[in-house]
Amino acid sequence: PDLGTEFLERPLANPLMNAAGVWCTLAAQLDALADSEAAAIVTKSCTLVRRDGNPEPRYRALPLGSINSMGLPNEGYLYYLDYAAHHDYDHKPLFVSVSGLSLDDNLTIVAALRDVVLPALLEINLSCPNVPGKAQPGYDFEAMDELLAEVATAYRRPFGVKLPPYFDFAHFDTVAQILNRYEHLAFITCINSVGNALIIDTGQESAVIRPKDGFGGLGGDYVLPTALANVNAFHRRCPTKTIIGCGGVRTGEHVFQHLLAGATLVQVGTALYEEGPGIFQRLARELAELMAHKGYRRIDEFRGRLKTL
Ligand SMILES: CC(C)(C)CCc1c(C(=O)O)[nH]c(=O)[nH]c1=O
Repeated sequence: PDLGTEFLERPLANPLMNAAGVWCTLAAQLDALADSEAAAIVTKSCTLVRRDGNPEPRYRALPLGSINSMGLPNEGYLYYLDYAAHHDYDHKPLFVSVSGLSLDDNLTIVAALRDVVLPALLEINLSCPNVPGKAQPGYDFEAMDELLAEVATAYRRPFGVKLPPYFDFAHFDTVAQILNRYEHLAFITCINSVGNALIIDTGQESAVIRPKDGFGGLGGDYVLPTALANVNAFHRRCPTKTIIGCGGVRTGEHVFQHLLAGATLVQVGTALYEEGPGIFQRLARELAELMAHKGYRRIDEFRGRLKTL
């Protein structure tokens, strides 16, 4: 079978890439992804200035996934613009994820990315901090609309957003209605980690990560059904946008399910954190094996064709 696909009219060897935040904070990690079977790569969400992030332990692997409260540790946006300036775009696309600590920071970073005029793709992290005391822009629809209006005006080129998970049809409808109003908004990445879960170690009678009293974003097997629902919900509601699936991908079957639900590309987070960049070879092999078993030669024979009963 042929795992080839297309993203924003650009051919890609396969639909696989990393999720922002995983194996992509330092140049050496990004180089390892560039040298892997991943067909595209994205940077750790960046802020205006370098950040150490939260005190450890801030990530914990679990039997069914992971929990994290990293706190946006990153090298600052200029580091990633420099990486983007040296990246070989003929080899594979590079996305720059942006998570400014304020609307102004986001606009400064976005304007800088616009002005360096590189083929890098912008993924705005809508789980970025909002005004203290207010929900993340992903859950504050007025703030989301304002941020997107400012970014669209400043950037004037195709960009995308990373969405948190939604659990209510009214929210799917409202968010899709906002996103559909931005012509330059070309892709939607669903989902970010499922926010503020709490994992308890029964023996220690304790939380397992230090920041935020143990509250953190949930990833891995726990979140696959929610990720698939969000991919399909926005695939149905935003026919002119390209959907990137993220959440719960650990096997080729999970990649297949994200594609069936309507994803064009599929990002890998927790499983990449645990297995390393070699995972992309395994996922490509397992996807090809599943496609062969089902008699599919190309991804476009089944992508977005999830049946209902
Ligand atoms: C949660 C924030 C720190 C505000 C954004 C960065 C981020 C982090 C993080 O850096 O803690 N972890 C995630 O699972 N998703 C994210 O979007």
